[in-house]
Amino acid sequence: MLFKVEMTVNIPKDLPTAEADAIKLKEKNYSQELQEAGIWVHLWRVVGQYSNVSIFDVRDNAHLHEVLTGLPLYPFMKMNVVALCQHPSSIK
Ligand SMILES: O=C(O)CC1=CCC(=O)O1
Repeated sequence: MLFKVEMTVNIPKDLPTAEADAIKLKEKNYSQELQEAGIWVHLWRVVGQYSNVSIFDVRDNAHLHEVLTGLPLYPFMKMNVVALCQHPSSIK
């Protein structure tokens, strides 16, 4: 199942920089493992914002929930999730 997820990150200003950097590194490693596994299919930066638009290919809603709540930056994110299906005019 495919989902579009927009994630907006808001790290509190009083979080020490070293702590924030450590969480961002964990986030990078976590996302790259999921990309290598073919679960995190697209990851795009939204220009001018600390946001991304991502496409996930997961088994079901529960799997997406597990993936998203496992994000190290999850406590600092707002998310918007949209379920996708095949467009009738798509040639793929
Ligand atoms: O920077 C972001 O948009 C949050 C994020 C998702 C995967 C990653 O490495 O950072």
